[in-house]
Amino acid sequence: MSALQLDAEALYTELLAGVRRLLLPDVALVGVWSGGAWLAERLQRDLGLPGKHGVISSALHRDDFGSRGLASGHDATSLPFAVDGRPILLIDDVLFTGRTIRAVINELYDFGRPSSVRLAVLVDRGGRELPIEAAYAASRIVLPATQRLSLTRDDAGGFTFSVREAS
Ligand SMILES: O=P(O)(O)OC[C@H]1O[C@H](OP(=O)(O)OP(=O)(O)O)[C@H](O)[C@@H]1O
Repeated sequence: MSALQLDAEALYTELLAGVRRLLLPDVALVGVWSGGAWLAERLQRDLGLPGKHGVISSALHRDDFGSRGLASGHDATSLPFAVDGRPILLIDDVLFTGRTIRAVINELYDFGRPSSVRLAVLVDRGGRELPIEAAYAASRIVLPATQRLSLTRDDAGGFTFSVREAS
């Protein structure tokens, strides 16, 4: 499957079913800013989970912080629950090198010591540079390393994918 054939809404339905099978008692959903946060927000609602989902930013722990810096906008961690002793399910749109997830795990542990951390993603595009895997991926594709794939959300809350050449 190519990136152009990715139907984000259809994959969201798959993700919903996959995440339902991963739910542990007292689990907290934490979405990686930005695409993962949109997904976690919708999953929290569609799964009927109590409370509010968390949002986590990779910005402060990125290994390319020096060149990338802090993004503008609302790229900030918000975890409106205690992390200590809690099973955490990270949600992201795309898993590629694994560097973003490495950074958000560091960020998460700044807030406490979860009982476990797992990951579910919409797309696993391979190309890992770290030993990080998703417990669930709604799809697996291979893309040229020069292409960046990310989720976009329209005004009505619908999901699509955008593909662009990395700058
Ligand atoms: O496994 P990695 O190599 O770290 O790549 C995965 C990350 O890349 C994308 O974000 P991107 O950096 O394109 O930023 P964006 O979310 O602002 O589009 C995507 O949303 C993931 O968070």
